[in-house]
Amino acid sequence: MLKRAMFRWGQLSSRVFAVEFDLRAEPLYFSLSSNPQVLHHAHQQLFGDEGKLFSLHVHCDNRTEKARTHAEIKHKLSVALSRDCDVFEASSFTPDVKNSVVKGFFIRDKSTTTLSEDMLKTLQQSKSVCVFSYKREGQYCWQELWSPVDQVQESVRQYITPAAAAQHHPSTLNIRNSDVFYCMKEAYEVLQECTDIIPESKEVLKLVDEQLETSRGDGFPVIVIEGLDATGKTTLTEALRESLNATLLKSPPQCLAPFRQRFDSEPPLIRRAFYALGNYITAAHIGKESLRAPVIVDRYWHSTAAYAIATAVGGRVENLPKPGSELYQWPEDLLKPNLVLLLTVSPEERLRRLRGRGQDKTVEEAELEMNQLFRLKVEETYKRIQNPACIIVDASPSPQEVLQQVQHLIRNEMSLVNNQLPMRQDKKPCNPSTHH
Ligand SMILES: Nc1ncnc2c1ncn2[C@@H]1O[C@H](COP(=O)(O)OP(=O)(O)O)[C@@H](O)[C@H]1O
Ligand SMILES: Nc1ccn([C@H]2C[C@H](O)[C@@H](COP(=O)(O)OP(=O)(O)O)O2)c(=O)n1
Repeated sequence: MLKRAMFRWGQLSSRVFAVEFDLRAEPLYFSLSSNPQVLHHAHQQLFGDEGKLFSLHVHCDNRTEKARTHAEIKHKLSVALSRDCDVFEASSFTPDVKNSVVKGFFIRDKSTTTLSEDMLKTLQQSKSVCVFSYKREGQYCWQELWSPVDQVQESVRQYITPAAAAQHHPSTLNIRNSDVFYCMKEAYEVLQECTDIIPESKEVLKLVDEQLETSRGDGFPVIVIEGLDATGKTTLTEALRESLNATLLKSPPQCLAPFRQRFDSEPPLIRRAFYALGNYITAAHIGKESLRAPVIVDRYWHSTAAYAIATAVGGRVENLPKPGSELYQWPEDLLKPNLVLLLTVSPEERLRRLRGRGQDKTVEEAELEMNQLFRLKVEETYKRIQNPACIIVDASPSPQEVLQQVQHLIRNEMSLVNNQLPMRQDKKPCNPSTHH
């Protein structure tokens, strides 16, 4: 109760609330005031006369517990309230202040039953969940802490006040160390915090510890191939392996395959930490293998960051962190490749290839197929990542033509005189073991 009260009175006054009312538009922003304020037209749409309105926020000091509670509530709301309720992602934040976001949901219940109230009653029993209700009164709307028995102690009304759009979309404020990790230690700590609830974390950490002893000196070139699913990465990387006599590696590495499904079902914080650690294991493999032969890598940090950012950022491409943002910077302690190529094909061609392959798609890929916005955000993020940035390759021609185009690019970029790749590097990538 103490925490709930603190959240209510200590934080609310300086906070802005954002509701992702229409994913193709700006979120609706509002703040709270003790004086009645006339609603704008846009806000009237959200706080319209129809139905009962609630918001709920998850706030808790333990980040893994908070992430899991949020994911659990999201699942429950989508399963139980899908028919008569609109459920929107909502957040409460201090404008442009990093890590200030408290995530939650906004619920518009148009049913004649008490379905949402019954569910909120159960959810509210958790000390980390805080529920508000909203009431219309003419041109005004106010918010108060919700109580299922309608006996709100200290029933102070806070009036909804339309607020200006924030410079940085709220979903970008908490990305660092929640969705994307910029050094190994941060991702490692997330899995350390989960060892009780996810026993597999221990095994993953052990694999990380075992791999990181390897160092990398000057070696053969390291070339990463990136792109959305079905853009032709497997086809191209296999062909490059043959033609360059190279070693082919992947991130996440094969040794993490038995754990992938488990971590894919976890909320972003844990799932993304798992993929981040996968890159460090692959980096150790690259270090070893590049002493012997050129190395081709199928997905690496660009994928980890691009999928994580595109999932974390709600709505439109415009909501992504601005180009040049520090969120697009390569982790300081992760081995850098010499070249990163991004395969791109038109959405139509990609769908044709996905269907042709006839494989089961991961949930994320199925979502991607339906969700044009998400696909655009992944691709745009790939392109914004810096140091190393990726070179875009049109992967729509035939496999043979794509291979030739890429061989040509590699030769040019790496200043090679002929097709053989034995060469020494100019750049010295950083060595993961020195930062361990
Ligand atoms: N250049 C290409 N032209 C036409 N089809 C392609 C080409 N490259 C790959 N494909 C086909 O598209 C599908 C996806 O390719 P794949 O290499 O598995 O992509 P990814 O590894 O990026 O998911 C496969 O069925 C593959 O045979
Ligand atoms: N290096 C990597 C590789 C994949 N990921 C994540 C990003 C997405 O959630 C999925 C995409 O993987 P998926 O299995 O669809 O990829 P493939 O095309 O099968 O190689 O994995 C990552 O975070 N980091």
